[in-house]
Amino acid sequence: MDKRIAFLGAGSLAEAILSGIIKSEVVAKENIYVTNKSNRERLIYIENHYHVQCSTDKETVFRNADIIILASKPKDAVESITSIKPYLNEKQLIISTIAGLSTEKMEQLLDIQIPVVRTMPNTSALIGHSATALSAGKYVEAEHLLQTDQLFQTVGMTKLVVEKDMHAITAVSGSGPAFIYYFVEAMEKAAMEFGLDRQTAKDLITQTVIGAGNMLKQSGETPAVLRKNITSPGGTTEAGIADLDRHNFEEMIFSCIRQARDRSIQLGEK
Ligand SMILES: NC(=O)C1=CN([C@@H]2O[C@H](COP(=O)(O)OP(=O)(O)OC[C@H]3O[C@@H](n4cnc5c(N)ncnc54)[C@H](O)[C@@H]3O)[C@@H](O)[C@H]2O)C=CC1
Ligand SMILES: O=C(O)[C@@H]1CCC=N1
Repeated sequence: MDKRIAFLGAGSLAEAILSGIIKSEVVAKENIYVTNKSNRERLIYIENHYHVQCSTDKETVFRNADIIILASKPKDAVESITSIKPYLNEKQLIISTIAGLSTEKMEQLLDIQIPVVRTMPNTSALIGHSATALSAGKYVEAEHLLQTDQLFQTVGMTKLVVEKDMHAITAVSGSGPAFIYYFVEAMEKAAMEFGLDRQTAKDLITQTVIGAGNMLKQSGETPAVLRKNITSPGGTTEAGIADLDRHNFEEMIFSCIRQARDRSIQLGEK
């Protein structure tokens, strides 16, 4: 891709995305620019590690950029977007990763007819396994979606969605990895409580999650069927699932996803 890409924000998500883009060589390192709010050490780390162009001067970073990736926190969104406004034009493409913030709000903030694609990746981008949803703002044309898709394919799978679904998606696949890690943390603690050493617990549980994920993807079966295939009458799985049911597992997960979705809505309204 013969484009110049500029990152607004150099945090964990920006690093995950830029590392995928660099590994895939879809854009040359010389054409990737990164800035953040004020953490120079972080920029030095990014520059030394990825050999991209880091600068604290926003004009240098954004004036000649073709594609701008917004990767600041929702609380910093207004300030950070406002700070680059003088260097934007309608020929550029804005790709936002900011949770909650609608393309309509961003278009209002930017105040020019600039294409905005909203995305929701996750941190598995770091190893090329993100699940990234994309939705289009008012001024987006097919080529903008194609370019965004091409970039995010370098860090995993992508899915084009309607924007109204973005809050639920943020809960399910944006925050989703954290919920799965929390489940794994609890499982590891239980395993150690019952006598396994940390490394054995970690190795077995990690492979169990990978195996279950691949089964979900490759077997063509629903999770309910896969679960039932493991659950022998009167067996260990049945005993464990009955306990999850007694603790209203499904209701708990429903409530967790609802809270995360509602928070995404609130972040967008603020
Ligand atoms: N971490 C995750 O799993 C995911 C995060 N997101 C979204 O990605 C965005 C970034 O998240 P993280 O990387 O986790 O945050 P982070 O806190 O690690 O990084 C935020 C970056 O924004 C920069 N920043 C803040 N104000 C700025 C300003 N005025 N000018 C320039 N840079 C500024 C900070 O210096 C920092 O480099 C958030 O909006 C989040 O909602 C989306 C999907 C997953
Ligand atoms: O917690 C957050 O705000 C971000 C959005 C999706 C994942 N992490």
